[in-house]
Order: sequence, then C-alpha cells, then structure tokens
Amino acid sequence: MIQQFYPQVPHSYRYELNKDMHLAAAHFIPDERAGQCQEMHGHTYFINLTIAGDSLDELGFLVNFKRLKEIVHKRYDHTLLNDHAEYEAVAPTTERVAEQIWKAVQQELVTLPNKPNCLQVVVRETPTSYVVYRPKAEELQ
Ligand SMILES: Nc1nc2c(c(=O)[nH]1)N=C([C@H](O)[C@H](O)COP(=O)(O)OP(=O)(O)OP(=O)(O)O)CN2
Ligand SMILES: [Zn+2]
Repeated sequence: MIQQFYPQVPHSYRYELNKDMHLAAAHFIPDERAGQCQEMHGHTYFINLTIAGDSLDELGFLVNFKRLKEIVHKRYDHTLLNDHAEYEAVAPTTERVAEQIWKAVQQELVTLPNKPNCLQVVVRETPTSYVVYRPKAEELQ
C-alpha cells in the first residue's frame, strides 16, 4: 500500500479523486551536466493523480480508478522511458514525466461526458526527490 502525504490543490469542485500507483522504469538523461544520471538506471516511480469535477457518470464515478492505472501503468511500466516517442526530443526528467502523464490522463478525461479535470500529478522518482505538475487554468475544460 502506498501511503504518503501529498500537496493539496486548491479548487472549488464538488468531487476530488486521488489515485496512487507505482511503476518500474529505466531512464537516462543524455547530457553530461546530468552527471551519473547520463547512465541508464532504474527507479520505482510513485505517482499520484488528482482528478476533480462537479458531476459523476452514470456509475457514480468521476472516472474509473482502473482506467487511470491503465493509462499510466500500461504505458510506462517495465519500459525504458527514453524509448517513448514523447522523449525523442526531450529527456525523461521527473518534471517531463509528470507533464506527459498529465497530458495522457487529461486526453482521456476530455472524452468523458461528466468532464472531470486532472488538477495535479505528483511523481516521486527517489525517496528524496519528487515533482508536482499542475496545469494552467486555460488547459482545463
Ligand atoms: N530537477 C531534476 N533533477 C534531477 C533529475 C530530474 O529528473 N529532475 N533526475 C536526476 C536523476 O535521474 C536521479 O535518478 C535522481 O537524482 P537524486 O534525487 O539526486 O537521487 P539520489 O538518490 O542520489 O538522491 P539523494 O537525496 O542524494 O540520496 C538527478 N537530478
Ligand atoms: Zn533517474
């Protein structure tokens, strides 16, 4: 079980859902300024998604927890992040990973009739390092 305190996102939506997950992935930062991180190495990434909205679907879900896991975990678990198309031009830093996860999740949410939004993505790369990604208001539906 994943237990961690996360930063809160201020909002006025009626419902807020949080989904934790973790996945194993390798990466490297192809720049000599990255030091040791230039070498391929692995992490267990811990991810938290915050989804919010004012309406639920016919099942009473903001969005199915299982679908959120599929979008992120299925795509990245046991992969080399650098191999993914989204990291062809930019390195898979924790910041970029959080941003790409937000894009993938929000892309799904805009297809839902109840129109939830992903307000925050937290990606923990190591026990001492994590990133919080929050979209701009104009990127939300
Ligand atoms: N802003 C960023 N800085 C660093 C990133 C990153 O994605 N964004 N990534 C790395 C490395 O990939 C590394 O895996 C993580 O670095 P770090 O947290 O320094 O890892 P340590 O376990 O060595 O941390 P300690 O707190 O010193 O034990 C580097 N920087
Ligand atoms: Zn790393």
